[in-house]
Amino acid sequence: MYELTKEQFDLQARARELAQTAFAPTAAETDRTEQYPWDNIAKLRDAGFMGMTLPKRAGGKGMSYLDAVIVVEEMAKACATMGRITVEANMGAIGAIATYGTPEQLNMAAELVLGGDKPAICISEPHAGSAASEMTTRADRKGDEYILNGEKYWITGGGVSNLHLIFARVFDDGVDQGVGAFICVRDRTPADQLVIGRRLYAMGVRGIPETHLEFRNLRVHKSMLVVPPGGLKRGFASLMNAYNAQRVGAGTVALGIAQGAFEEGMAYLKTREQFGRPIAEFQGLQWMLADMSTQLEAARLMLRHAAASGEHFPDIDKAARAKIMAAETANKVTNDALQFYGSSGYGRHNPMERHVRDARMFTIAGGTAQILRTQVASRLLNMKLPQTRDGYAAQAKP
Ligand SMILES: CC(C)(COP(=O)(O)OP(=O)(O)OC[C@H]1O[C@@H](n2cnc3c(N)ncnc32)[C@H](O)[C@@H]1OP(=O)(O)O)[C@@H](O)C(=O)NCCC(=O)NCCSC(=O)CCS(=O)O
Ligand SMILES: Cc1cc2nc3c(=O)[nH]c(=O)nc-3n(C[C@H](O)[C@H](O)[C@H](O)COP(=O)(O)OP(=O)(O)OC[C@H]3O[C@@H](n4cnc5c(N)ncnc54)[C@H](O)[C@@H]3O)c2cc1C
Repeated sequence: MYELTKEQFDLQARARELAQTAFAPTAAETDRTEQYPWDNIAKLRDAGFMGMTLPKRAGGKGMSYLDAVIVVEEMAKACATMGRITVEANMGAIGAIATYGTPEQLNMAAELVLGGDKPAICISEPHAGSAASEMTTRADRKGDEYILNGEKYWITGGGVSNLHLIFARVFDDGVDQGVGAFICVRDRTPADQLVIGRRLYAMGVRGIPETHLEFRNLRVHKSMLVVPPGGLKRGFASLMNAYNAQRVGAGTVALGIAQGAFEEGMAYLKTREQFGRPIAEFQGLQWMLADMSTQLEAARLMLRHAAASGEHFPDIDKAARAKIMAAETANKVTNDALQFYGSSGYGRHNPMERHVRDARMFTIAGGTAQILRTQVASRLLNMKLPQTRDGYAAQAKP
């Protein structure tokens, strides 16, 4: 169904060449040091893989999300951190700004990303993770500016990203206008207004810091408020619609990590011998291998199908299903690949334990597997499925 074009095969080959020669050799060290891989990011930028989905009028390549996921899989197969960076440099914040933003906003964002900045998307709050619409970060209009106050958590790239897209509830004269997204550039902002909080040391994908962010009377000019075409009242829905692209990207990072573990595991089956023969000759392992490849192929097809769907952004339903499939496949496949190695897989000298750790985040970040199932069920049943205690009662009111 998703036969790649010649151009896409060429793109994949270019991405694979860079990923395998530059990023695979440094992946273990990136994991060990937990440092943001600035040198690799310069290579990613120079190869044109940052901002490739940006429109040509803004200096990008106008490439599709399907093109982008082809590249993301190759990056993630070599190094999970580089996979996630490729996602955020082409989807999420940058997609929302490119589609909903003013020319001024787009040009500013494009200059940063094409220059090598991985934007940060700031949605989740300590008391509003899955329940993201309950965010309490607020932006109060004061003259030509908005004053932002609040806190976000688990912000990927906190302290290294320059461009921030901050979701907040907007108030004019104290009246709630809905949800908008504010563009804030860290190196043009006082550090006591955009406060980089504590780092949350993570289980996997350790090359990117995850941090708290605080907004303490953060002043943002009104021209930096991204208002989707439906207005602020539909702002949350429209911004989450843009986020569907990053959901597909995140699923593709999971796929790439799992594909890498699978290929390494398959090679090991042919070299390790027990009972006087290669362990590849044991049917118990052959059937595991067959299941792994089946699951990977299913996840890949679903991700590509989702990436190519929708008008501006991938369809919510297809994105959710594909991410569930890819994230759960990645947990299973990386664990099974580790199993092929026996005790060697469990050792830190072997990359398998890193692959298992790297894969683990994707049933959590970007909408948990439970939340995404509820979104899918809501569309299957054609019912709103409010999750608050009084949600159904509120719906029933005349
Ligand atoms: C959407 C939720 C936060 C649930 O909140 P609510 O129950 O208040 O909201 P809903 O009624 O379900 O939705 C309101 C409105 O928005 C529309 N909507 C919601 N999500 C989407 C979407 N993905 N695409 C398009 N439209 C969307 C929805 O249809 C409603 O519209 P109508 O009023 O019906 O017309 C919750 O379900 C949720 O999604 N939680 C997860 C939050 C999340 O994904 N956070 C990601 C943070 S960034 C991150 O993790 C980065 C990591 S990475 O990328 O690796
Ligand atoms: C590595 C990583 C990177 C991240 N990067 C970013 C980022 O860059 N920007 C950003 O904004 N956020 C980011 N996040 C945050 C991420 O979006 C949230 O972790 C996620 O949305 C879940 O929120 P939570 O962690 O608060 O869990 P909670 O919402 O507290 O959920 C706890 C548990 O309850 C379950 N649950 C909650 N509600 C329901 C329900 N209604 N039905 C069934 N089960 C439910 C969840 O599935 C989960 O198992 C990141 C998270 C991680 C781990």
